[in-house]
Amino acid sequence: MEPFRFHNPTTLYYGKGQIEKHLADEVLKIGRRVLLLYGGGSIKRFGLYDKVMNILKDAGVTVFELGGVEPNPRLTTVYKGIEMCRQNDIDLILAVGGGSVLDCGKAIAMGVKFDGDVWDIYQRKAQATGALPLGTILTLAATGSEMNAGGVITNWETKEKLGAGSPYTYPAFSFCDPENTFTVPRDQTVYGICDMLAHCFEHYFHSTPHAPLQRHLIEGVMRTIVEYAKRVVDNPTDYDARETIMYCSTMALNGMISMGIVGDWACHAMEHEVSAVYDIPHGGGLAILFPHWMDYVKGTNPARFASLAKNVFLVDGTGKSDEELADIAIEKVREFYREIGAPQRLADYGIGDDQLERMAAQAVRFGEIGHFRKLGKEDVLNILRASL
Ligand SMILES: NC(=O)c1ccc[n+]([C@@H]2O[C@H](COP(=O)([O-])OP(=O)(O)OC[C@H]3O[C@@H](n4cnc5c(N)ncnc54)[C@H](O)[C@@H]3O)[C@@H](O)[C@H]2O)c1
Repeated sequence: MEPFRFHNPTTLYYGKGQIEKHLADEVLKIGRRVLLLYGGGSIKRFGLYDKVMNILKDAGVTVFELGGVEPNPRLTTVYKGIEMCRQNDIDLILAVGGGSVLDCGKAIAMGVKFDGDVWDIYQRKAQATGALPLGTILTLAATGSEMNAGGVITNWETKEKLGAGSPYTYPAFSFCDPENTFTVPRDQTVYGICDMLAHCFEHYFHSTPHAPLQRHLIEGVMRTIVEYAKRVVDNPTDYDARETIMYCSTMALNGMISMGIVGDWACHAMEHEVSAVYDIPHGGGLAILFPHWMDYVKGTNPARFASLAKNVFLVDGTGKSDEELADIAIEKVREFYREIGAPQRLADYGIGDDQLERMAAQAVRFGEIGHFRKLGKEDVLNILRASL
């Protein structure tokens, strides 16, 4: 294991009825002037908006609203939010939505306390100097943003999609009620599953020696995702399935399964370049890239892939070499994506080869990517070409 320090300050509320019981108290601990942040309005259609507004009004909270946060949230919306917070002396940002709304909240929170352009933090030219408190109500199981400090913002003008985080951007509290995910459309449910599985893959493919518990924990989360994915895709109002999948998504990226290891993260870096140019759903991009990345790097440590085959996809490894099991594991991953209806190729989104060079160059602009296997520009190009 690598030496590590672990601190996750987010207070997490899971399950039915928690918003009604605890939201007002959590908000009032922080302040009375709230910026309510949300996306395209699904929270209005399924009643969550009214529920939250009533709780806040009854608690005597003054609410300012910023709706319309885009999927793959844009820097322009972040700027708008920063301005609103400053003008209205906001105490707390309450982000209600999927990962995009939560990430936008984190960027606004950092921006308000930063004396300069918040984009500099995403471009790694500066570090966050503080953040407004953020609370979240999650409506889509995917990113783990409800219990981590990271966030991803797109600068649509420069076609850049960059992630950043800081110790200041952990949500102060997050509410995860699986019923709030019942209305997530089938395709978004699938993308969410692809995203949480991708987070597990990013941790799982590390090169830190001797981390047996981490391997077992990550395999446990992956096994559960594989077991419940089809059920939740086919039965969107199956409470137990939604709850299990939601818990998997939180656990996949809240730091609990990845202490003391350094994950790979090359596929995320490549996907960000694809969605920065083509604005495709993050989870869809990951489902396309991962099997091709796996094919490309499997020789680095076939035993890890063999373990994936045996412990996640329950393949009987008797008499098979690690190399054979690695190929079986990758085929199982492909089969899983096919079964839940995830995209298979970049062409599924109408993406051709004309921007590959640019995307590959951008992916490595801060240096080589990946820790399981380091990738340079040519490697990225090879993987992107294979994914067409
Ligand atoms: N912060 C992190 O740790 C982290 C990790 C991975 C990805 N990301 C980023 O998060 C973003 C993706 O977030 P996401 O996958 O949660 O999706 P999202 O927030 O972009 O939402 C996708 C779509 O689902 C809709 N939606 C959300 N909840 C709904 C509901 N209950 N009913 C009906 N529709 C609903 C949204 O309006 C939107 O149209 C990307 O920008 C990605 O890069 C962040």
